[in-house]
Amino acid sequence: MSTNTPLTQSKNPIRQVLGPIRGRLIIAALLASLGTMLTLVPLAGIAHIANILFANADTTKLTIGHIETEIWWTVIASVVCVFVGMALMLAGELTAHLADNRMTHYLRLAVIQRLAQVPLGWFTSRASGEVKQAMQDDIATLHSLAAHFYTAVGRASGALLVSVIYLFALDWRMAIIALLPLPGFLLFLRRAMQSSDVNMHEFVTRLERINSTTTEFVSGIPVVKAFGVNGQAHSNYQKAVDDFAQAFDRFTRPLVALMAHAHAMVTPVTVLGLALAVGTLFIAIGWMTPVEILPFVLVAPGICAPLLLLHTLLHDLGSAAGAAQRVLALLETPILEQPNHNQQQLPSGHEIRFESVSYAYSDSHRALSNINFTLKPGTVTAIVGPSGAGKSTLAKLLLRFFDPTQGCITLGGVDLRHLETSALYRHIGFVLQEVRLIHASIRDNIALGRPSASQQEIEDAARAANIHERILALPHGYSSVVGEDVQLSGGEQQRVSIARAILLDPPVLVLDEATAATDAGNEVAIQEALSRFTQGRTLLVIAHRLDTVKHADQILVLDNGTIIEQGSHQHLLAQRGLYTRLWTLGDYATITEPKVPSC
Ligand SMILES: Nc1ncnc2c1ncn2[C@@H]1O[C@H](COP(=O)(O)OP(=O)(O)OP(=O)(O)O)[C@@H](O)[C@H]1O
Repeated sequence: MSTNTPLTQSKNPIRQVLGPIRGRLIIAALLASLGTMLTLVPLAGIAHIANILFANADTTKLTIGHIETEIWWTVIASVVCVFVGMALMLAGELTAHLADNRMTHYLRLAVIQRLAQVPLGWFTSRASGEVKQAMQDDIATLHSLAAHFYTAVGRASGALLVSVIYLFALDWRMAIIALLPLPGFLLFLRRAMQSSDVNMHEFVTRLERINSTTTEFVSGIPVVKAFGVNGQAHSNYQKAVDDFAQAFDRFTRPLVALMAHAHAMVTPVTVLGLALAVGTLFIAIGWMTPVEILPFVLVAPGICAPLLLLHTLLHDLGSAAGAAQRVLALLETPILEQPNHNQQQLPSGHEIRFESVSYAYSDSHRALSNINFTLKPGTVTAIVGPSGAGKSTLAKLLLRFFDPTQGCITLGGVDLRHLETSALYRHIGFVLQEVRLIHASIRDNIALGRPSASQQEIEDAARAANIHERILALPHGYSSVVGEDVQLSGGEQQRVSIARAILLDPPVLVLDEATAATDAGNEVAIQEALSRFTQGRTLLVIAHRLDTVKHADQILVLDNGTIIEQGSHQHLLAQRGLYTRLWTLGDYATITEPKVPSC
């Protein structure tokens, strides 16, 4: 199965996911079914031997020698059937597991391939939760479905089918009696399903609520501990737990009662008792002999196990459908438009232009409207504005975390949509507020964008980012694994991410509140590193502190998604608009030197 193979266009999510391996699964189910039928042959064998011994004892049809021979042949046939049956069941399980392995391998690769093409802006914390759920939990659920469901259905239906055929072949009247509990079982099962359907919605809603409040509660524990009070998160959690307990009670009470009745109908004691009672009656009225009753006593009670198994499997099918739905949703995540070979263009120069750019996260709310500006090569542009004005969104558009809803952004005259992502990141580097280091050595983390970099180049980048000495002091130096050998502070992580950007040596750099996660010492180290690195590059800085950018070539003042003022620091102060108000509010008058020397 190639990862490029499209999944079949079917509305049923399970069918869609299992489509490519359905043939194999059906073969597995048939093998399991046939195998199970054969393993039940010894029961018929026992009944047959009893029949030979007792039914023929009063007749002279068979000699002792014949009886012995027939018993031996019955034993041999039973043993052979058991072994062949087990071999077939094993082959069925193997086929199902190999098919499952193929499917999960395909799904994992397909999800990763898809995620490699989705916009970076999609990777929010909600999305990473979804990926974890789909990649681990849901694929594990689908594994159970593919590897076990079909063979289990095969085993259950094989056992049922062979038992029913065998019993009817022996005596249709006794067969009907032995199967009488079945309609009762189905009736109670149906009522149980109906009752669970009625309460399912409430149950699931309360379960989801408890999950979300648990996250809220756990993340709020430090606050609760620090202030010694039980806050809103605690009472929300308490309420969610109480509500869930009530919903659980309402959901399970009728279900448990009805399922207990359903199980009681087909439990071996019920079926055996019924077969014995009616069998005794049949013997008394001369319809059957005790030996003829024996197969019913041996086989009929065994019908309950496959029935209960089938019921459990049908229940599992519900959660598998949800899992398949989520995996498919992930595989259908919208991807970032990539230029085809003919569309690819090479930028001439590094000038960046925002032309009538608008962006909306949702239909109801526009984060940016009609943004126009130019980043001239080698200049510093700062974006300032109140919280929520759209500063980060603007920077993310330049990095193609997502594409503008309207308008376009060009680099060297080429629309970013016509540039290959790798080409884009060769031209534009970024150091964002939220630093992501991977679980790998510091060396690999720095060389993430350029794995071919030499040790000398990596060290030079680390030196320029003021993190080289700190790395050397680690037990394994550059080989120290992040999160395992070393826990880096926020500021240190930021310097590693600066080293990463330095190694790529991009002509354009986007900085988003690069010093937000640091203490004073780290801040100085970061500012020094940045000032060296940003010399001569085109810089787009997003800053909350206006004093860090007052020497910028141009400052864009964003408010409510639009640029309302634009110009140099002095020019904007003279306008006495929002910038002046923000400057006054920041009380920067006493600070004379900028924090980012390059600005
Ligand atoms: N992933 C998202 N989904 C939906 N809306 C978002 C998302 N990210 C930001 N927004 C909204 O878009 C608007 C602009 O947000 P943005 O983060 O760009 O502002 P900002 O100026 O960088 O704010 P801050 O200075 O507080 O970081 C806000 O109204 C915000 O609520």
